[in-house]
Amino acid sequence: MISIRNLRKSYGSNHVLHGIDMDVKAGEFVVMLGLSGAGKSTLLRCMNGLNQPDSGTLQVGGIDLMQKHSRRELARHVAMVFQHHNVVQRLSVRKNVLTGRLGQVGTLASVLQLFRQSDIELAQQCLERVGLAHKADERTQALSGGQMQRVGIARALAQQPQVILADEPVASLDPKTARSVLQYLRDATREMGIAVVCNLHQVDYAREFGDRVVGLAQGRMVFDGAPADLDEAALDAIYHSAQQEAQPAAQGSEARTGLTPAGVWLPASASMAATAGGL
Ligand SMILES: Nc1ncnc2c1ncn2[C@@H]1O[C@H](COP(=O)(O)OP(=O)(O)OP(=O)(O)O)[C@@H](O)[C@H]1O
Repeated sequence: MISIRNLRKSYGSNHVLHGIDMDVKAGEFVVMLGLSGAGKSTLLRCMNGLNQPDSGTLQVGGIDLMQKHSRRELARHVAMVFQHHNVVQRLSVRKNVLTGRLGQVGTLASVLQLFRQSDIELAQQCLERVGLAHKADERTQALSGGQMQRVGIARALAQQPQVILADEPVASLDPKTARSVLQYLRDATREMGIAVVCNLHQVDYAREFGDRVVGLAQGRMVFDGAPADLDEAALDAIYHSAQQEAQPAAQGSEARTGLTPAGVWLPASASMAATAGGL
C-alpha cells in the first residue's frame, strides 16, 4: 500500500528528511512518533502529494508520487484525517461525510453536490462505523470535538481509500475521547483493510493502538518495531537524539544495542536478522 525508499526532502537549506525507507501493508495501523520538528508532518505531506520530495521513490495506494498525478486520482486512493477535523460546521453530519465522495463522482455532480443513493447509503455505513449513525441529520456544529473528529474519520472512510494518513488526529481531545476516536479509527481501518499512518505525540496511545511504531528523529527513522518493543532504549533513540546531528545514528551503533548499520533501532529479536539482511 505504501512503499518509500531513500526519500529526501529539504526546505531550502533545511534538510528535513534524510533518506526514509518504509513499507506499510493493507490493514496495518502504523503510529509515527518523534519530537516536534522531527519531520513527521513533512513525511505525511509527501505521502499525500502536498510536498514534493527532492529524491527517492514514493508509492502510495498504487500511485507513483514522484511522477505527475492528478489530485483527483490521489483522492480516490488516499484520505487525510486532520488535527482540527476540518468539518464544515453548518452542514449536516451526513453532508460532511458525503463530501468524501466528491472526488469519485463526475464534475457536474460534484459541483451540484448530487449524490447517488449508493453514496448516501455508504455515508450512513461509515457513520455507523464511528458510532454516529443516529446523528446523520444533525448540524455538525452541535457535536462535541470528539464527535466532529469521528465525522472526519467517517468522511475519510467514505472516500473508500486504500490509505489513510492521520496527522495528530487526537491532539485537541481529552484522553478518554482521544482513546475512543483512535479505537474507532483503528477498528474501521482494520476491518476495511486500509493502511494507516498516524502521527501521534503520546507514547501510551502508540503502545495501545499501533500494530507497529516508527520513530523519527531529525529526519531519520531511528525505530521500527512492535509497540511492545518500545522500551527505554527505543524511546531514547526517538526522543533524546539531540547529539545525533553531530554523531550520525549509524556511528552510534556501539552505544545502542539493536541499531542497524542504516541507523534504524530494531528490537533485539529483530536486529540480528535485519543486520544479516543488510538493513
Ligand atoms: N512549509 C515549510 N516551509 C519551510 N520549512 C518547513 C515547512 N514545514 C516544515 N518545515 C520545517 O521542517 C522541519 C520539520 O517540520 P515538521 O512539521 O515536518 O515536523 P513534525 O515532526 O511534524 O513536528 P510537529 O510534531 O511539531 O508537528 C522543521 O524544521 C520545520 O520548521
